Amino acid sequence: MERIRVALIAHDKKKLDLAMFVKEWMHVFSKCELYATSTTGKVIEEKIGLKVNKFQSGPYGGDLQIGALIVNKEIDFVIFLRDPLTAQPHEPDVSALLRVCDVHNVPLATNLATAEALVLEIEKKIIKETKENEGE
Ligand SMILES: O=C(CO)COP(=O)(O)O
Repeated sequence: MERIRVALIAHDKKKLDLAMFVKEWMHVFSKCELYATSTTGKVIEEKIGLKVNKFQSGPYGGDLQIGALIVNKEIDFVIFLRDPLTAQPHEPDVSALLRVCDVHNVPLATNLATAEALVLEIEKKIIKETKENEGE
C-alpha cells in the first residue's frame, strides 16, 4: 500500500499548535509519509517521534522545495499553519506554495479547523485502502 504523502509546515508561532495536532492524530500521521520544512520537521521529530523528510527552512527556500514536490505530483495533502499576524521575509515563497496547491488542485489547510477536515479525509482513505488490501 502506497503511503499518503503529507506536507506539514508551520510558522514559528504555530509550530506548537501543529505538533499538538499531529500528536492528536498520531494514528493517521504515523501511516503517512511526512514532508516538512526544516524547523517544523525537527519539532515534529523531536516532540512527536515521527520520521519526517526534511527540506530547507522556509526563509531559505524550503517552501519552494515543497512547492516543487507539489508540481511533480509527489504530495497528496498540505497542512500549512501560517501566522497571519506576523510579516514573513519570504512572503513571496509562501504565496508561491499556496498558488501551486491551487494550480495542481492539491488539498491545502492553512488553519486547524480545515486541517481537521483534511485529516479526517486522510483517515477515511487509509481505512478504505486497508479494507481493500484485506480483500473485504
Ligand atoms: O517558514 C516556514 C514556512 O514559510 C517554515 O520554515 P521552518 O519549518 O524551517 O520554520
